[in-house]
Amino acid sequence: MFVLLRDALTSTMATVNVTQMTLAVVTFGLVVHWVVKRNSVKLPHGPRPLPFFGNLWELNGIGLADKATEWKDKYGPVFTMYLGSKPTVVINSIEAMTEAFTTRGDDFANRPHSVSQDALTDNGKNIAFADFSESLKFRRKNVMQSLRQYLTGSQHTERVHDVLEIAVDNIKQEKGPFDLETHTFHIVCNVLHVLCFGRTLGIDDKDFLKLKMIFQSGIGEFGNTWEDVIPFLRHFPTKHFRHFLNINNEFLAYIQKGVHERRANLNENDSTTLIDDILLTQQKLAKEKNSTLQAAFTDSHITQTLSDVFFAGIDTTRLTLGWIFLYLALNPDVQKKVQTEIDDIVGDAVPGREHRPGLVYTEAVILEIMRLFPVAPMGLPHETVRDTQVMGYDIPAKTEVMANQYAILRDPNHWDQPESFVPERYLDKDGGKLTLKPKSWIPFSIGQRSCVGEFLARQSILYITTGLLQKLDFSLDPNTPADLTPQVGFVFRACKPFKVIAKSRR
Ligand code: HEM
Repeated sequence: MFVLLRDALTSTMATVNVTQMTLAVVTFGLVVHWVVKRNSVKLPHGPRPLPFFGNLWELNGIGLADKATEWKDKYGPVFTMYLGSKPTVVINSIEAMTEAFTTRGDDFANRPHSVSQDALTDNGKNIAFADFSESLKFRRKNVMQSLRQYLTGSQHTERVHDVLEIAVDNIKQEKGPFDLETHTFHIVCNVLHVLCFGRTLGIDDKDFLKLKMIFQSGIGEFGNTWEDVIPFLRHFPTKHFRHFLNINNEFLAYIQKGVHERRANLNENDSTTLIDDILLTQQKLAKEKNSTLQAAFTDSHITQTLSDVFFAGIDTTRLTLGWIFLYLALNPDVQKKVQTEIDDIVGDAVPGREHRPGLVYTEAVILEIMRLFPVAPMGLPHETVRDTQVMGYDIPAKTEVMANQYAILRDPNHWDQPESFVPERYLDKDGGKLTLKPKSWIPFSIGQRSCVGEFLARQSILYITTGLLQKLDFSLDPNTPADLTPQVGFVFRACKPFKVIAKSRR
């Protein structure tokens, strides 16, 4: 009996020892490999990373942009951080950002890939995660031209007005303090929906409820799945990953149905939606027998591009509106001044393009809130296409690069009183005209991968803000005090949830 027990124990210890030894050797090997690899490339200096975890552990409870800004103060305008085992070069000054994204724009214009991104975008057939190529340039240019055409016509203002009429009615039905977010989500979703599909959705409409479920499912967090950390797992997808794919497929099917309907009634002389415009381009390329560009404009490219409009447009715009209305509710004097301008310039009319030159203070307030509270403070990651340089540092091909827009928007070398709210900085001496936007005002980034929707977003935000403040006064719920401390986030820098009381003005 004792002999048996002793043998069993010895054999268990032997197994443990072999397992422990193997683990120790493998771990040691991986650490050596990591250290050799890290030292073989001379990247800009930065915080010392741990093997595998990099500097992630230092983010504990701090947003990425806030931490990167602390590191910038220590390591200068260009440094390297490790989000896991991969290095990311962080650019923190407008000089470095201009050199990288504009002067050497083509060198810095790729996107890093991840398993979930590739799966959700049919291997980069969208815009936001596609690699830089002639075909991407064509698709970007095409969407930007269509948006500009749409925004310079009267359709956009009329449609935003329809959307706002529904929203103001819904808000007026709120009894007591409420979360404005429900309404801003509905407004933004509707502005994009009517732009793409040509119809608005009521707050109880089943299509709106479906879109709400899709966008509130957390799908925006993709890029953080186990499959992204261990790519091999994509052959044995986790439940979480399959859930993302199902939700995404549901959304793509929704878009495809809309595209199908618009295609059935397409009229060359009467393009009223973004889908019409994109389909007409596809038809034109087929007529011209331009096979290269046709290959870049397949039905899957079209579906993915429209999906981008929603994914890139909804959260960014609604979170920006969140900061604007929180700031105005916290600062009733600023709100009053904006409303006085709206009353003088717009009166009871529908806010439109003709009013824009007069809404200078309103626009300056929006620019300043977007400077102080950028919702995408680190933009989207870029990847170098080839070996290149920034500010004299060598950056090898395939290095991930991020611009710390938050730090640039508060850089004391370029902004007088960078931490203060000073909308007057965008106005001329008499306060009657907007001056040229400062070079360091970059919440939409710059260069080859800058935001495709900047004009759409800026115009929509101005009309939505004006339309709501024309009809309603917003004050904070005294029982749930709020302040300007942001939520901790990796991609977005959003304000904390808050409740408002809305009073009818007219
Ligand atoms: C306040 C609202 C918005 C903000 C602050 C914002 C900001 C940004 C930023 C920082 C980027 C990354 C740029 C880079 O990588 O250098 C981006 C990319 C993009 N945005 Fe926006 N955005 C907004 C609204 C919109 C809207 C409404 C659309 C809809 C058309 C849109 C479409 C896109 C697309 C398609 C890209 C990817 C561009 C590319 O990879 O080439 N965005 N945006």
